[in-house]
Amino acid sequence: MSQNPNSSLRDVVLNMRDLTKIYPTPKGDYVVLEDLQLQIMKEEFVSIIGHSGCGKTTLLTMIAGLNDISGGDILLNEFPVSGPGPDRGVIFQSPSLLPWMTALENVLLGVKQVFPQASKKELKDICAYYLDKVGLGNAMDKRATDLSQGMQQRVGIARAFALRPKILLLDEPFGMLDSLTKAELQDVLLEIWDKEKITAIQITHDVDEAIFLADRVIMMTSGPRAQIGDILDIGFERPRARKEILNHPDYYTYRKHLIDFLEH
Ligand SMILES: Nc1ncnc2c1ncn2[C@@H]1O[C@H](COP(=O)(O)OP(=O)(O)OP(=O)(O)O)[C@@H](O)[C@H]1O
Repeated sequence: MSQNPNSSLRDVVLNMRDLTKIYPTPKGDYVVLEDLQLQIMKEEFVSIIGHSGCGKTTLLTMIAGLNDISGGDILLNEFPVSGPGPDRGVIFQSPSLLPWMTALENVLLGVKQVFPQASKKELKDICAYYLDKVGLGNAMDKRATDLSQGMQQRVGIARAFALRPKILLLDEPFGMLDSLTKAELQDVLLEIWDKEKITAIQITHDVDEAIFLADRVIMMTSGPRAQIGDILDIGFERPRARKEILNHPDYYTYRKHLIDFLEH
């Protein structure tokens, strides 16, 4: 197991210490995570992989402050996470847009709350900038119901970025998209992540996506009582070009490492 070699303790933005999550169920307590230790560095991109049901979403929602912590703690810049905040943006697999509102109005909704002092024009400019970035420059005024699934997910990404979070939490954001849209949005995500210098934590079931996006791939053991099983450093330079990475000899070493972990 390794931490990013270029990082020092000073750079830790999220520190999970003995993190435990227990869900009460009719059959008794279910211990999903037990004494999990993980540090995430500032401006890092990490992917989290693990078998279905091991507790990836549970971990992400606890970082988001949307799910209570049963034991241990999560320090965010050295302060314990006790609830949600604008410093953390979340992108889920399905963006849950308000169907009667336009793409722009959906993005504006959250931005207004985070920047109450900004003028109407400033708010609109922020939203339009990110909608343009995700390729919806000409579709901002379409109602959410008139957008394809891929376009709705683009709105979800624009909405999360427009809130200007320091940490972006992504729960399989491209899981339901076709492979072309997926590749395009991965590129958009990397571009904005790089430009905004934020920290990104992404859950994925897709080994290739994890390798393409991440600085480190965090592998979770199967539950119950899941923990971090292994961490793989991905050494590709940035910016990353998909073709070059696919042709890189290390690519297959990384891929084998992850698949071996998942198969055992
Ligand atoms: N509110 C809840 N009450 C009881 N059990 C829960 C609750 N939420 C999740 N679980 C259980 O906790 C375990 C972890 O769920 P979680 O959604 O975090 O896993 P996951 O790794 O994200 O799964 P997937 O990859 O399928 O999305 C599962 O067994 C799930 O059934």
